[in-house]
Amino acid sequence: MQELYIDSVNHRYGEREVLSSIFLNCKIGEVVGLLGRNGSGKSTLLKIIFGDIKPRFIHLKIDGQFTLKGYLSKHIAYLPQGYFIPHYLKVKDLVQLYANIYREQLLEVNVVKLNLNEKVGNLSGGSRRLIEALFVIYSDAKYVLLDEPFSQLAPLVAEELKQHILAFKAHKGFVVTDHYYQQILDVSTRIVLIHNGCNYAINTEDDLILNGYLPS
Ligand SMILES: Nc1ncnc2c1ncn2[C@@H]1O[C@H](COP(=O)(O)OP(=O)(O)OP(=O)(O)O)[C@@H](O)[C@H]1O
Repeated sequence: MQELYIDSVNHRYGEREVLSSIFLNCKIGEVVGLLGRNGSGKSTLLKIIFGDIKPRFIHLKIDGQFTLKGYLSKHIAYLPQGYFIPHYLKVKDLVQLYANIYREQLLEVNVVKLNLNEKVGNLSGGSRRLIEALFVIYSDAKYVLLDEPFSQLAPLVAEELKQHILAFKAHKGFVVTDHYYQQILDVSTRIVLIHNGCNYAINTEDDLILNGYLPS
């Protein structure tokens, strides 16, 4: 079974329980959109899956194999909320570093092709964000976690990013969270809402109102 599977996630920061009993799964071919109010624990959940945060409890399986930290499996790539690539690295060096199976395809993407000799820190905020997202998407990993990939992107660039995600959908599973929820609704095959530490399946936009994510 080609699946990222997380069950019974429980996490506290000090006395505060942020995630109480989360279940999430993502198969190859799926784009799971993760929505939730500010502070509901979306970033925490992605960090737990990748292995940046050790929760009180997690049951994590990747393709049926039990693991404690996602990154150890080498099947998970993760775009954190902030910049994560050191500003002094050049785009061409990053292509060597991140891309292997999909290197040729990545070199054909305009923002990469046109900036090969640039340092990442010299790119505009939006181009830097797009390039970081692309390195994660075009990595060898089967499962891709994207935390707010659309923030800082102009509408046309956000559209381009969605096309990259959709182009890889047949080969990978995505978990994507963002407050540009329309982008998430557009690109996702299904939506999960994190609310009060638990997960809820969302079937219609009305469910987002009923669960207090969108105003009525
Ligand atoms: N290192 C930390 N120590 C203590 N509390 C933290 C820490 N990191 C996050 N929190 C708290 O945990 C809660 C969940 O944070 P998290 O960043 O996961 O939420 P989020 O859903 O991603 O929010 P947003 O949509 O605003 O980015 C918040 O109340 C936050 O203040």
